[in-house]
Amino acid sequence: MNVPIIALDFREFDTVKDFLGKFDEKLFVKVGMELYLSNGPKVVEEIRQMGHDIFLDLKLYDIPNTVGKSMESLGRLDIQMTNVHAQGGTAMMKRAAESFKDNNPDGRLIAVTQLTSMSEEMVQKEHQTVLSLTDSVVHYATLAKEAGLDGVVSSPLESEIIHEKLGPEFLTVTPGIRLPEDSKDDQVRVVTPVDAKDMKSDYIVVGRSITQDDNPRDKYKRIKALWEGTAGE
Ligand SMILES: O=C(O)c1cc(=O)[nH]c(=O)n1[C@@H]1O[C@H](COP(=O)(O)O)[C@@H](O)[C@H]1O
Repeated sequence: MNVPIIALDFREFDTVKDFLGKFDEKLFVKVGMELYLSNGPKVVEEIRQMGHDIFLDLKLYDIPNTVGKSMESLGRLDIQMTNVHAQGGTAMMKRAAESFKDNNPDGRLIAVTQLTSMSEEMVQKEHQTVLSLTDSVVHYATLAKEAGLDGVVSSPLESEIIHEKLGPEFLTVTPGIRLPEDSKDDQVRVVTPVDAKDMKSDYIVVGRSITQDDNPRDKYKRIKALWEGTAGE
């Protein structure tokens, strides 16, 4: 079972060091725009030296040439996973996959479908689509698979249908995870770790529910046990 991915949405590397110092196990962490843009690639090297796996979440979205060239650079970093926006289109995703895999054959490249901060109404109105949110997610997931990517970012709410249509090996990496007592913050499609497991997500991504807790390690362990189905054993 894949461990929960912790979103390190901090600006300062010192804060990251303090946070990671509370854990004594190997973690899978997500380095996002806030941390990477403030600290550069050295943040990746330092976290790798601490022994943790990294999902570098920069959500690239540009013309194929620009994304392809950028993915060559990301492919040279020692990371386990990275992403693009599926809305950049098939040609962009193909170039991204070729460039990333040439440099990092074992790394996973996934595509964001519809952000978990978007509702059905927001997607239909703002993207001017007649598709339901689920159909839209499945549409972008299909393009991502055809372009040679390893999976997608979606809500757990769409994990089951993605696996049904695109197979069990095609990864669903799912943020928007909250315990019932947590604040939803800016997330709209919110799911608990237990429901995410039932919905067949491959990975859950958890940020503020852990990072803003008074005792992040205990919260991580609780979420991990709920996700793995071992809570209460
Ligand atoms: O690509 C992502 O990781 C992502 C996609 C998405 O649709 N929704 C989403 O929340 N994320 C990221 O997942 C993390 C969720 O953080 P929390 O809402 O604090 O748990 C953030 O770092 C987001 O950038």
